[in-house]
Amino acid sequence: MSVNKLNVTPMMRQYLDIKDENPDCVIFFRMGDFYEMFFEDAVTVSRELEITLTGRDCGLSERAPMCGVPFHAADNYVARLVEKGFKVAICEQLEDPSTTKGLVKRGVVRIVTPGTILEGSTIQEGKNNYITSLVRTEDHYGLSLCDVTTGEWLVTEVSIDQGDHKLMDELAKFAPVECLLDHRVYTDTKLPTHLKDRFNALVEEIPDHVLDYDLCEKLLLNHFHILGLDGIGLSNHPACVLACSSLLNYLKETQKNELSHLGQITFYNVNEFMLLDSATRRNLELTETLREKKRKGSLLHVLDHTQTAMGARYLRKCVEQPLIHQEAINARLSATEELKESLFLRDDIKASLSAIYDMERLVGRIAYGTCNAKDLIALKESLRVLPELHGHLETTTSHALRAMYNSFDDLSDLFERIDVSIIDEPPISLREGGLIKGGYNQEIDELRDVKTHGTNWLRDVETKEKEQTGIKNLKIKYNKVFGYFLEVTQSYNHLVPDYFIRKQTLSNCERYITEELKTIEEKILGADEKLQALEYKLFTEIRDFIAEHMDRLLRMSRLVAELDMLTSLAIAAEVNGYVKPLIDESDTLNIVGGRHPVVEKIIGQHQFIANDVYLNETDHQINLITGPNMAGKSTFMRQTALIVLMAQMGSFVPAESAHIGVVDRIFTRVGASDDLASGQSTFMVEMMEVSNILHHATKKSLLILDEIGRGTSTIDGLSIAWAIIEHIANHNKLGAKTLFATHYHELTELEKTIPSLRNYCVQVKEMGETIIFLHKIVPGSVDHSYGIQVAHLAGLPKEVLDRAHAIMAEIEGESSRDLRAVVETSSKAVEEHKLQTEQNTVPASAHVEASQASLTAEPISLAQTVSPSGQVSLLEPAQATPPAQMSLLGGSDLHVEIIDALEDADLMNMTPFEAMQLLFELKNQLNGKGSKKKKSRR
Ligand SMILES: Nc1ncnc2c1ncn2[C@@H]1O[C@H](COP(=O)(O)OP(=O)(O)OP(=O)(O)O)[C@@H](O)[C@H]1O
Repeated sequence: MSVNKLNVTPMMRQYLDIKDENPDCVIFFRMGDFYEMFFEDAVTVSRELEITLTGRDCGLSERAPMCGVPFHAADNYVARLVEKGFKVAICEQLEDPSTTKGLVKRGVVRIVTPGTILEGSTIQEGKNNYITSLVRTEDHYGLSLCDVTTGEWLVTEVSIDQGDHKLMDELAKFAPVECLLDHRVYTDTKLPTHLKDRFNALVEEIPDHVLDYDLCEKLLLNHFHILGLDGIGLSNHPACVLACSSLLNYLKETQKNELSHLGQITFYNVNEFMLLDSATRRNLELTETLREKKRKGSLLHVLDHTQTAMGARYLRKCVEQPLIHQEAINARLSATEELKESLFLRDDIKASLSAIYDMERLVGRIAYGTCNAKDLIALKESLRVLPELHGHLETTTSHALRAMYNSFDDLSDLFERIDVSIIDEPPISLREGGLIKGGYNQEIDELRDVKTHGTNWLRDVETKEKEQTGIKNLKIKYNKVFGYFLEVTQSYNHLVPDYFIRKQTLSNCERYITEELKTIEEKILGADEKLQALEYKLFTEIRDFIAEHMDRLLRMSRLVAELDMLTSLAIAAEVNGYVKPLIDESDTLNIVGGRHPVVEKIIGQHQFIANDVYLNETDHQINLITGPNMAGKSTFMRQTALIVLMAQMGSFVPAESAHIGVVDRIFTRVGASDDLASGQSTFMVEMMEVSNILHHATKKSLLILDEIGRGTSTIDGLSIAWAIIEHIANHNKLGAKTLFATHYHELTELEKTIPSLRNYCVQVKEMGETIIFLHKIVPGSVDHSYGIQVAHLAGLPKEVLDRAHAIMAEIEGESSRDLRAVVETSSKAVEEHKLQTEQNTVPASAHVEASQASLTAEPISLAQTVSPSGQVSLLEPAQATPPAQMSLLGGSDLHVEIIDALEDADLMNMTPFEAMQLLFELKNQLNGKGSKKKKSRR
């Protein structure tokens, strides 16, 4: 609706002017106790937030569409709009309407965007909320990131030569919610689409005039009160100056605030951390699961035993940014070890940490001036714990913990200041008063005294004056014009003393005041108002005093976060049975008894089959892994990457031992993913990822390549996989340590020609048509993928499976696979099993030559399929494990034991009773009862 401003009411013109200045924002226009939205904004907001759309006379023939929300509940509405991708401008009344004649002055006090919102559901406790600015100069990208809720402000630069991939990898680390891009990046690259698709980020273009270098430099110098860029370490980084300044400019414009808590920029070098490309982060499920995007099921979830929100955020950063310097990694590992070994120290620290609130975000609110008295009390309670925490660190010996002890600042002066001034349970609203402790300020005490004792004082004065003057009917009275006064009837006028000051003469009496009464009156009248104003003033003084110590507070918040992160790693190591890895600069990767940290939690540690891996640059550079589908190849490769990553973030690892030569990058190419949005097929994405790997991997990298080439024809795929292996092999070029899983069994021949390649396979036990997944990686190769058996477990229709077997038999010329016979015998076995359960006896025909992989219509449990010679059911049909869990059962040592027992048993020569006894014993073992023979896993 286009509106002619000339014809509208003055207030509506004011609204339209503000809207013109902020065309991309929804305007929350303050009117009394409501924020109102008008015209298109009203229509949008009523639709998005499902609130009633009404109208308001605006001077035009049509009423202006209008909707509104109460101001005290506005935060929630604002947060919901921001979550939906809107920017909201908060427009306040800048004058008191009760004392203003005419139109009240209004102005935008803050613009709330995804990257600048301070409260609401988008702000997650354990996650930073980053806004980023990205600019491009001739040779570098400058990338600046800020979390305004915590005051963290980072900057780095990425050389243009390193390519856009590197930039994307860096962005993936932080998953920004709002991105400011300079003109070139905004219009000439795919980055805006990528940022929207990948992170659901709000993407905006930085106006060109903001990027004038001189202005940028000046803005930073002014903000930091410094004379040269040396002061913030940016003198030789023009791209960083532009990125930081454009970000600061945007924050100043939107926040209209001092931003004093953004008091420090941290420059970091992208090459100081392990490089993880975005595909690898997703594939390894570092912070969320691949499919459901849930935190549960990720590495972070397993490691997170933090007590504070700051610690949780710090831990996430460590998972996102593993280290690559041996000394730094070992420093963290030693601290983790000390906390793991000393149960009392760990428990004491944990108990203290649990009493600490999110100091970083409290400090952010204090700096913004949006905190209330409860926030100050939360801060005080956190500060109360610091000396105790300091004490716990006193006896520590590891370098990192000692450094914390030595640089500890228990901030007792700040604690004292809040403790003496603010009551322990203050009201939420500052305007209510009642925040300041008694004894802190004399005037406040007197005002409160007045409120409680005012009437008594008046009575005392009245009594005193009566006695002194002898005027028996003297009274103290009150009216709005004169306030408090002494009233004396005409008959006593002759007794009125000199210090009585006449105010009014009435027909039968005179009214007076005295100096004393005036003083009391001043105190009594407006005591409430004065009290509230004074309390508010004192509160802001205390808040500002705390804000002046922002640097100290933020430094201690980060120390607490780091301590919490280390304690969390120690707890994770203890509860999950992790060991300390040996980290050095060697070319070795030697993991003994490695486990997948997440899968073992899901299926139970005793069910998980541990595996070894050995890689080096010379004779074990590439491990080529073959094995059936569902055997555990991907799990094994992922666990290797995760163990390396955990070690380099300073965590203990799920293994019996681990020797890790520092890895500079981990690349994974696992599973199928496509990028249909940008018009790329699954195979195209796969090849692009591989291309990135081959271009950027180094000798010190770890490559996890799962089924390269499967997205195209067999011959093309095989040829590509072959060539890639040759390229990676160190005698040829790259030399990166590599785990390469494949179903192309032809590739195992490469062991003969590539000296650094070794064949490994995942063990399965094959019993007739039955396969048992043992999940054990051993030297050697297999030439069979058992795909059809896995398809059967997945419940493919019988006709399809029959046909697949027939085709395979035809291709392989294997007429021996008589499918029908298999089906018939297995069906017969199932029937007999039912019978035998009913009769509670085992007929001799239980020893039929039936295949386990009975292609019955219902998929069957592995636990049912353990006889070498025939199908012997150990579980009641109702207890049978659903297909999805079969592999979990399949590989445990218990099952191997059972299979061995059955293989050893001479079933054919047993009496039915003996067979029955054996079966029951095995059944009990499977159910976890009477498993006397059960051994520990390793
Ligand atoms: N070491 C292990 N111990 C116990 N269970 C395991 C182990 N490894 C894998 N599994 C189980 O087997 C399932 C299949 O594993 P995985 O996906 O790694 O197989 P795969 O060989 O990569 O299969 P495909 O070739 O079909 O991709 C996993 O979901 C897991 O539950």
